[in-house]
Amino acid sequence: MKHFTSVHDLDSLDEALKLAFELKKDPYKYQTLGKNKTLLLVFFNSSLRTRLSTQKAGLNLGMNVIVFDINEGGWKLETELGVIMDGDKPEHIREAVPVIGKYCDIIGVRSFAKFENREDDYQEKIIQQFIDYAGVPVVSMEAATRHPLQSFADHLTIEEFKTKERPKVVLTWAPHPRALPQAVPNSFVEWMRQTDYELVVTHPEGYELAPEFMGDLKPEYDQMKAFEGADFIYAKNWAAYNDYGKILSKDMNWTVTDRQMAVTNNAKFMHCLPVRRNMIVSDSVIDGPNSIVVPEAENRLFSAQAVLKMLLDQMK
Ligand SMILES: CCC[C@H](NC(=O)CCC(=O)O)C(=O)O
Ligand SMILES: NC(=O)OP(=O)(O)O
Repeated sequence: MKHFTSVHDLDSLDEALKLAFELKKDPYKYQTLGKNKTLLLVFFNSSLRTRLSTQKAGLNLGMNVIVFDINEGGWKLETELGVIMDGDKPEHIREAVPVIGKYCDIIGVRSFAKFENREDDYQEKIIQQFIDYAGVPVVSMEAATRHPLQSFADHLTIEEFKTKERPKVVLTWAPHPRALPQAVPNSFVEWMRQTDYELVVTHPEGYELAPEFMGDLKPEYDQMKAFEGADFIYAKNWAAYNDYGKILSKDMNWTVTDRQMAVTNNAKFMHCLPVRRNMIVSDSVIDGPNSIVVPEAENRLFSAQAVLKMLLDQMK
C-alpha cells in the first residue's frame, strides 16, 4: 500500500480488519514501530474526530506528530498551474507540498470538495498533488470524494455490533441547512460494496451519487420501504452530484425519527459526526439505546492506527 485514499488501496480488507481489531485489544503493541518517524497532519478544513484520532494513532505507534492547520498557519496556496501569482496567494502548492514532505515520513491530508467545479473535485486535484509531489505516503483524512478512514471505522463498527452474518445496512440521506460533500456517502457505499452486507441507499430523487461509487446499486426513493427490516441505519446529508453542489430538498420528513426506526429490525443508528440534531436525526434516536455514534467515533482511532501501522511496516 503506497497511499491510503480508498478501500482499493488496501492489499487485503480482511487483514486490515484483523489488524484494527488486534490494535483495539492492545493499542500499544507496536509502540516503538514509529520511533523517529514523523506524521504530519495537514488540515484545509475543520475537524474533531479525525484530528484527535489520527494524532493519537500516530502517538500510539511511537511517532512524532505535527498538526498543521494550513489556512491558519501557512501561506494561502495557489493550486492552479499557469496562474500569474499577483493576487492574494503568496505560495504555490507545487512548492509547499514537496517542502512539507521533507519534514515528515507520512502525511495526512484533509481537503473537502470545494463545489466550484465537479471535475476538479472528482479528479481529487488537491490530494493528488500531495500524492504526486510530497515524496512520502499520503493518507486521506477526507478528500473531495472519499473519507476512507471513516468508512474503515464504520466497517469495524458494523462487524462489532452485527447480530447476523449478512446485516441489512441502509444509507439514508437526511436534510441539512448547508451543502455538504458527497465524500462520506461515496466512501461508505464504495466500502460497503466490498462486503457481503445487504446494502440499500435511500434518498430523494436528484440526490443520486456518482455512478463510479454506486456501481449497479439502484437507490430506493421510498425511505420507509428502505428502512423495513434494517439492522443498521447510517444517516448523512450530502448535496446533489448531478446538479453539482445544490441543495434540492430540506424535507424534514427525511429526518430519522422513531417513526422510521420502528419499521427496522431494532436497527443500530450510525452517523460519522458532527451531526445536526433534529435535522439529520431526532434527539430521541441519537440519545436512544440503539445509537452507536460514540463507539463508531472511537473506532476512528483503530482504523487510523491500522493504516499507519501498515505504512510504517513498509519503511522497516
Ligand atoms: C465527517 C464529516 C465532515 C463534513 N461535515 C461537515 O462539513 C458538517 C458541517 C456542518 O454541519 O455545518 C462532511 O459532511 O463531509
Ligand atoms: N467523522 C469525522 O471525520 O469527524 P471530524 O470531521 O470531526 O474529523
